[in-house]
Parts: sequence; C-alpha cells; structure tokens
Amino acid sequence: MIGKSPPLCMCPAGWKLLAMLVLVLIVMVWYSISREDRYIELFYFPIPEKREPCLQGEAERKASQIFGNYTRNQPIFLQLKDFFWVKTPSAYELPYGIKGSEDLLLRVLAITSHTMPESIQSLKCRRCVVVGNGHRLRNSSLGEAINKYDVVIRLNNAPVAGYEGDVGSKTTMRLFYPESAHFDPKVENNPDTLLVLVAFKAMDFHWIETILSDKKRVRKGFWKQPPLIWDVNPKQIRILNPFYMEIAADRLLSLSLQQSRKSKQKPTTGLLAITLALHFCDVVHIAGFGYPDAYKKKQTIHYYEQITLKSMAGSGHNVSQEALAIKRMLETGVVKNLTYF
Ligand SMILES: CC(=O)N[C@H]1[C@H]([C@H](O)[C@H](O)CO)O[C@](OP(=O)(O)OC[C@H]2O[C@@H](n3ccc(N)nc3=O)[C@H](O)[C@@H]2O)(C(=O)O)C[C@@H]1O
Ligand SMILES: CO[C@@H]1[C@H](O)[C@@H](O)[C@H](O[C@H]2[C@H](O)[C@@H](NC(C)=O)[C@H](OCc3ccccc3)O[C@@H]2CO)O[C@@H]1CO
Repeated sequence: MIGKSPPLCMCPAGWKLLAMLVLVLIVMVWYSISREDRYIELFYFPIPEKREPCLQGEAERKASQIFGNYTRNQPIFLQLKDFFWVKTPSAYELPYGIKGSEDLLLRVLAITSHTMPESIQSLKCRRCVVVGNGHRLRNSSLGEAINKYDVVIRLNNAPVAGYEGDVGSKTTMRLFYPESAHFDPKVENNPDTLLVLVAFKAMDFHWIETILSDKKRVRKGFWKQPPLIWDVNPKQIRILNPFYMEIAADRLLSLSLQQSRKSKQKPTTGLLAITLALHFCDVVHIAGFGYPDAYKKKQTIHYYEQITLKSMAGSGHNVSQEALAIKRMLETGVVKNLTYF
C-alpha cells in the first residue's frame, strides 16, 4: 500500500532541512531585533511612529541642577510691551543685555512679532532637538529622526537642501546674526520657520531694520558683510531675549560679563541654543556638536563645507570650555546626544 508521504519526511534529509529552516528563522529574528526597522519590514507589523517619549518637566528638573537660580519666567523673544515703564534698565550691553541699544531695538520691535506658534506653545510636552553644524552629522542618516521632534533648532547658515537624509528638513527656529545670514530664507527653511536674530551689537538691530523696511543698507560696522538683499517674510523674524546669552555665558561658561568685552569671550550660537532649549522644552536632544581635537588640523568642522578649526581663530569662543559644559550636561542627563561626543 502506497501511503501519502508527509510533506516533510523524518528521514535524515528531512531533519537537515528542518534544522536549516530553524537556523534561518533564528538568524531572521536576531537580525530583525538588532535592526528594529527591518523587523517591522520583514514581519509587516504595523509601524508605530517611533518618537522619543516625552516626560513633561524633565529638562526643567535636570536643568535646575546645572543653572543656579533656574527660571522659566523669561520670555524667549523680546517684545515692545516689555519696554514700557521699565523700572530696572538692562545691566549689560549686547550680547548679554540691551543697555545702550534701546532706541534701535524699539524700532525693530515695532516692525516684528514676538509670538511663538500656537501649535508649539500649546504642546503639553515639547521634544526639542538642537542641530549643531558639526561634521559628525555627515552620513549620519539622522534626517528622519530629526524631523520627528516637535521643535528643531538650527543655527546660522547651516543648509538643509541636499542634506535632508543627514540633517532632516524641518526647521522650527533658526538662530542667526547678520554675518551668518548668508542663506536663502525661503530655500533653507520652512514657510513657518522662526528666524531668530541673536544681536551682538547695536548695528545688528540696524541691519535687520534696513532689510525689513527696505532702508538704505549700511556696509560698515560688521566683521563680515551681511546680505544686502534678503528675501524674508517679516512675520518670521523674532529677536532673541539676551537673557539666554547671559545665562549661557555666566552659568555654563562662568564668564565675567562685565569683563567680557575686554576678554572678548562669548558662547557659541550652539551653546546658546542649548541654553534656550533647556528653558523652553521638556526633552532636549542635540546632534552635530563637537569640534575636532586641536592637533587634527586638516579635519573639516562642518557637515556642509570644507573649513578647519583654523577658521575659528579670533572668533572669541573657548571650545574646550564649551566641550566640558556639554560633557557635564550629557553626563547628568540634562541633554541627550544623537551623534557622538
Ligand atoms: C569663522 C567664524 O567666525 N566662524 C563662526 C561661525 C560663523 O560665524 C558662521 O558659521 C557664519 O555663518 O559661527 C559659529 O558657529 P558655526 O556656524 O560654525 O556652528 C554652529 C554651532 O554648531 C556647533 N558646532 C559646530 C561645528 C562643530 N564642529 N562643532 C560644533 O559643536 C557650535 O556650537 C556652533 O555654535 C557660531 O555662531 O557659534 C562659530 C564660528 O566660530
Ligand atoms: C557667536 O559669535 C559669532 C561668531 O561665532 C564669531 O566667530 C564672531 O566673531 C567675530 C567677532 O565678533 C568680531 N568682533 C567684533 C568686535 O566685531 C571679530 O572682529 C575682528 C574683525 C574686525 C573687522 C574685520 C574682520 C575681523 O571677528 C570675529 C570673527 O573672526 O562673532 C559672531 C557674532 O557676531
């Protein structure tokens, strides 16, 4: 009688086949687990949107250990209303205060806005990422992850066009000053990106006024010629509260602010942005921070252009002091790094 043979006979060849199948399955499961994305692709599980969990007040709790006298009462952007009936004038000159630059500032505030978009302001928990301009972002493939944050802060003329895979394309805020405004506001930003002016000198207020009111441009008084034509929507412009520069310098770098004009030291825009984020967000992550060691003279510093540490001579930044401040924040868990440091 010829019976039907089972689909997998238990002869030696059948055992071998079964063993191979089990092995393949184990390898698939191991590979899938080690590459979480593949796991989803292979087994067609529904893809939950992978975002960082948001713990309300997390940054606030941790940051208060780093910044003595930590307060969230300071507005992020300057507004005209705050300058009427001012009882205590600013203690510092730019960039740590507005002493001596009040008139120019008032003219700028009269033609700009100070509001945060409601979609961000109303979030119960804000997940933020500060994207530094460092070379470590190159080939990082972090673009998709960066785009998932509620708030993406970028700096200066850092491009997104052509680098989306590594740095993403969402920009909630871009901090800049006139000399770093060499980017096309419409190409490198989103229509609702806030362009946040960090003023270092009174002329910086004058420059933005001439751009927004289309007045005669001034060429002198800048360490590098700022753009003369800048196609920007005035509704996108904000003026950063110098309080955050003061805090970054005083609390993170322990600079003596009264002396800083003589010693010519100041925080980098990146450290300033981290300080700002720690006063506005619930979760703060960073990416693209970290300079090459001083002896690596040929190492490029940016993800988008070929310049070295030499270009920073005379910048007035103490990058080793900043590295210590960032390390401290990473070690205490105040911020988390998406790249390496
Ligand atoms: C020649 C020069 O003055 N370079 C300065 C440039 C330059 O003015 C602008 O790029 C012009 O668009 O700006 C700076 O900074 P920069 O625009 O280079 O970079 C922005 C911030 O990213 C962080 N960064 C950058 C490179 C790197 N390898 N590691 C990093 O951690 C820093 O926190 C940095 O602030 C600035 O504004 O701080 C600081 C730089 O010193
Ligand atoms: C956050 O600081 C910005 C940038 O990171 C710095 O590199 C840059 O430093 C410039 C510095 O501000 C200039 N100082 C003054 C008083 O303007 C300095 O000026 C020297 C100089 C003067 C005239 C012509 C060329 C150079 O130049 C530094 C850059 O090399 O400041 C940025 C904020 O403005």
